[in-house]
Amino acid sequence: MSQVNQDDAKGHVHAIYKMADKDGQFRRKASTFRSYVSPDLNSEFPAEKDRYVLYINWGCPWAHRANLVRSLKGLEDIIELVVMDFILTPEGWVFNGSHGSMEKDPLYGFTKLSQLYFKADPDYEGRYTVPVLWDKKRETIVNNESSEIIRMFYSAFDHLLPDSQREVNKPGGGLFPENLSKEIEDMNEWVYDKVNNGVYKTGFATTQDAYLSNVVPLFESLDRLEKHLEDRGTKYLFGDHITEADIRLYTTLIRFDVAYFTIFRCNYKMIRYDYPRLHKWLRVLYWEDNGETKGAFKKTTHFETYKEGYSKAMRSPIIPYGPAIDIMSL
Ligand SMILES: N[C@@H](CCC(=O)N[C@@H](CS)C(=O)NCC(=O)O)C(=O)O
Repeated sequence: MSQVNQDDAKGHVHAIYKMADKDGQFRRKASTFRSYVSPDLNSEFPAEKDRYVLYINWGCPWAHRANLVRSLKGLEDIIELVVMDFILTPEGWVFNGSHGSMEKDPLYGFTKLSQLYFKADPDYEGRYTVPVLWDKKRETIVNNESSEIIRMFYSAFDHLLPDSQREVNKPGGGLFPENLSKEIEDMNEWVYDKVNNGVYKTGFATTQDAYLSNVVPLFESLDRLEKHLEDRGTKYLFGDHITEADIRLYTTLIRFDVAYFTIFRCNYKMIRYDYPRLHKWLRVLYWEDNGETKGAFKKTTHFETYKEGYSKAMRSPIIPYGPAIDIMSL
């Protein structure tokens, strides 16, 4: 079912699809559930096998981050994954058996993600976003902020993993090494605002001014990332090993040429033709299957959902035909 059919009889847009504020700017709201899973078994949310469930859909880049780190860290047998449909309905994300979604929520038989939010907090008033990390024991949402969920996944469950997969034993110091933490945090800040969220602010803008005030900084930031790779000459953003910075940039850039370029009007340049270093970096992450990538980038990438998901999010019944190739070979 397409969202364009879901306006009311007078053609009013349903509240859930109203992304931009009155001034035409899209402002993402802060996440609400902000607890942490901890390796400390006496904590409120101790890291245990079969206790936590990650709710996602294949389209969302924030959910993709969490799913990617779950695979990269080898947590597939420890944290359960529940996939929902990637088409946003007036009632939010739903379970319906389509687009990789389960028929129903496997825990409670729910049909909507909102029901899980209300189970966690009957007075909940925010948006019903993915990803959600659910605790089966306390029957509540631990956290619905992807940047925090991924950090828990880096090391909170390490005592349940083989030695070689633990962060302390990684040659480069792991996904968020102490010696790089400042540089990674600095990059996170502008990449989040101008790139990860910048594509959304560009796509969901409803005035020319709002659009231009986001699309220009987006491409300036891509230029800056290209220059960063050129200056460093490294395989990944911060050296020979994958870090959080690579993970956070990947889920946006893998959607760029395929979806954001056309659907979000981020069409000043394309990654594949205009950013040789970023293009190489992206293909290395996607195609290389070795001890570093663990094949996790390709495995968690679902190109077939991006064009359709973003077209529907923009309330268009048309799914763009191209590009002919989702990602070029290495
Ligand atoms: N800050 C959140 C953002 C998550 C988010 O906005 N997810 C989108 C999908 S890409 C969503 O669920 N939107 C539903 C809605 O806003 O109604 C995070 O990074 O986890």
